[in-house]
Amino acid sequence: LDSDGPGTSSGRRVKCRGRRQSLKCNPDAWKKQCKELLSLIYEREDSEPFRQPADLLSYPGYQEQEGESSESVVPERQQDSSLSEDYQDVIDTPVDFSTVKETLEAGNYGSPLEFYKDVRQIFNNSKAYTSNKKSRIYSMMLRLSALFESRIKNIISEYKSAIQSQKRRRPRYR
Ligand SMILES: O=C(NCC1CC1)N1CCN(C(=O)c2ccc(Cl)o2)CC1
Repeated sequence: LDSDGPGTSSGRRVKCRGRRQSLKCNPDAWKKQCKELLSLIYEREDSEPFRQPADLLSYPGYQEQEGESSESVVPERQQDSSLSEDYQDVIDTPVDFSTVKETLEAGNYGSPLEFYKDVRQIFNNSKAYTSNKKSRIYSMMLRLSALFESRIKNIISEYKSAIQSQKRRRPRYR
């Protein structure tokens, strides 16, 4: 954890004195931070294939955009675009960003770790489904996953330290 300037030389945590409103101490700050991260993800074109549940209609659009490799002419996974049976066979827990967004906005995540688990499932599904590491969607997923991981780790560490400082502080009698 980065030191917070004076008062931390003794090693005691003085980060969360006074009002809980300051970002570092507020155990609920993660909700707004995750909403902002989700908006950033939606702004990226790379998130387009992952904003809605994978289905038959939208999939053919991606076939002609497959990687430059010669087999890109043949749809990556099957002759026709019967994604739905194939996708459901391969992917046990389909999830996309629209369901993550709904869950977050409904207040149904108890912590950023639950949010992280769902978003990572989106990326893992894409890894599991792709049979060609050069495919367009796979490379979109890799870029998006790198962006997500770089941003979520601070949200989670701030949340964990806010929880820790909450435990260590003297109980306040109302
Ligand atoms: O139909 C989809 N999304 C819904 C459309 C409306 C935005 N897909 C995204 C998830 N998929 C993959 O992650 C994947 C990995 C390699 C290949 Cl190819 O596809 C499958 C296709």
